[in-house]
Amino acid sequence: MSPEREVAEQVVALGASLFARSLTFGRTGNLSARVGDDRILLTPTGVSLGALDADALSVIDSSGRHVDGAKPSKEAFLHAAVYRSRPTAGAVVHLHSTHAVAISCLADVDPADVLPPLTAYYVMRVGRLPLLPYHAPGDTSLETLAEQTALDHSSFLVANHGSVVAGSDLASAADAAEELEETARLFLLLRGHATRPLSPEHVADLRARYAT
Ligand SMILES: O=C(O)[C@@H](O)C(=O)COP(=O)(O)O
Ligand SMILES: [Zn+2]
Repeated sequence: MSPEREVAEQVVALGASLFARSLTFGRTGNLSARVGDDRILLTPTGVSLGALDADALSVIDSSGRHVDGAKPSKEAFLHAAVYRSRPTAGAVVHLHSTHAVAISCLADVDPADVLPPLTAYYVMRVGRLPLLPYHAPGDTSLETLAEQTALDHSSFLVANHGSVVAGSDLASAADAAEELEETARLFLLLRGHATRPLSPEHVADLRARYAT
C-alpha cells in the first residue's frame, strides 16, 4: 500500500470514529493530512465524516488550490493557512463538537484565551485557545487572521462555528480536538461553581515538562 493510501485510510477511519462518537454531526467537519511537500489530503465538501471513501478524498496544495480528486472542503483555504504557519503540522481537524461550539457562542469570554487551564491534559494538548471572530463557513477573508493565529497556537475556535486543531499527525490532532471538547464541557459544567483552575506555576511547570 502506498504511504498516501495509508494516510487516506487513516482519514476515513478517524472520520468514522469522530462521527460515531458524535464529535461532529450531519455533514459538518473536515479533516486533512500532509502527504508530501506540497500535497495535502483533505475531506471533500458536503460529505459526512461518517461516510468518507478513501478513493474519493481531495488533494490540495499549501496555497489551498485543488490539485486532485473530489471537490475539496470549502475550508481548504483554512487548512492550507494552518499548514503554512505550522511547518511541523501533519494534520488539521475541524469539528462542530457541541461544547466547543457552545463556548464559541459565549459573549463573556476573553477572545485571546477562551478557556481556563482546568486540567493538565488541557494545558499539554491545547494550551492557549484564541477565539476568532465569526465568518461564514468558507469565507476566505478569515485566511490571513487564521494564518497569523496559527503561528502561535495549534488550536483555535471560530465564533459561532467550531474548533480548528493542528497536530503532528491525525491521531495527535484528533487527541487535542477531543481534549478541547471535553474541557469546554467541563467549563460549562463548572459555570456557577467556585472553581480552582491550575495556577500559573502549575501551567509553567507543565510547559517546561512537556514543551507545550
Ligand atoms: O461549517 C461548514 O460549513 C464547514 O466548515 C464544515 O464543517 C463542512 O463543510 P465542508 O467541509 O465543505 O463539507
Ligand atoms: Zn465547519
